[in-house]
Amino acid sequence: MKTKKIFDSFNYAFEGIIYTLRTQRNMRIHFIIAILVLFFSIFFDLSKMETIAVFITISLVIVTEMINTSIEATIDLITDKYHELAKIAKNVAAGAVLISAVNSIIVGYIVFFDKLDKLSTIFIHKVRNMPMNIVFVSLLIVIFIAIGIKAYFKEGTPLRGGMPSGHAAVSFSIFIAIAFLSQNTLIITLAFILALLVVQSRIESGIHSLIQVLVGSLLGALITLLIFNLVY
Ligand SMILES: Nc1ncnc2c1ncn2[C@@H]1O[C@H](COP(=O)(O)OP(=O)(O)OP(=O)(O)O)[C@@H](O)[C@H]1O
Repeated sequence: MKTKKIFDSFNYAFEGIIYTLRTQRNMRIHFIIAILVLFFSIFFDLSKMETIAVFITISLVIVTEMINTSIEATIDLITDKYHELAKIAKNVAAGAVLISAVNSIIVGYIVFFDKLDKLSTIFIHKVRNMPMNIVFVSLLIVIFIAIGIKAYFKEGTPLRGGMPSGHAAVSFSIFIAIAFLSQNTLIITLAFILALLVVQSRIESGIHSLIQVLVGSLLGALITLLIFNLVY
């Protein structure tokens, strides 16, 4: 019962993210930039502190945009008439987004600019030393893209149903990561069986159709393959 409640809370939270993605053009822009920054951060020799700065900065922009959207909805619920306080509330929330966006440009400049010229030499070397980093970054990119496509198709709920299957995408992304990292046929086969079991259980329980899990599996596998091929 408690587990179901926690699951429901996550579902509502994802619905909030998807609602903002669907309705706010700025949120879509933030998401695309976040995916690109995460993807390209693989090729830069980011320190622990720089990685933390990038993650906090991305979160700050997305979170302020969501709070802005929430405040706009609350004001529109209270009044559709012109009101000085409504204007103040919306303008202040929009100001918060602007500050976080300017901050992201400053952080991006500080973290990435002087690394650009070193890009070619660190291209392969650096991620080899940080396989954990690629695994989690590629997993995050797969999750972002799966949520984005779900928002586009407007089917199911964020964690259940819809096109594509997020579980299939994540499990096949992990399968490819294990294949690259282990390079051991037995481990790869076992990981593949686990991924297939995840996919099969989504169909068996009626949450996803065959085509949704196929698209999810291909999406997760191909994106992860692409990222690993670029860095290995
Ligand atoms: N009820 C209102 N009373 C007074 N001014 C308002 C009211 N609603 C909106 N405004 C003004 O219009 C601006 C835009 O408000 P709106 O609700 O259209 O946000 P938006 O254009 O969707 O913003 P965003 O681009 O962040 O999504 C507000 O920042 C505010 O200055």
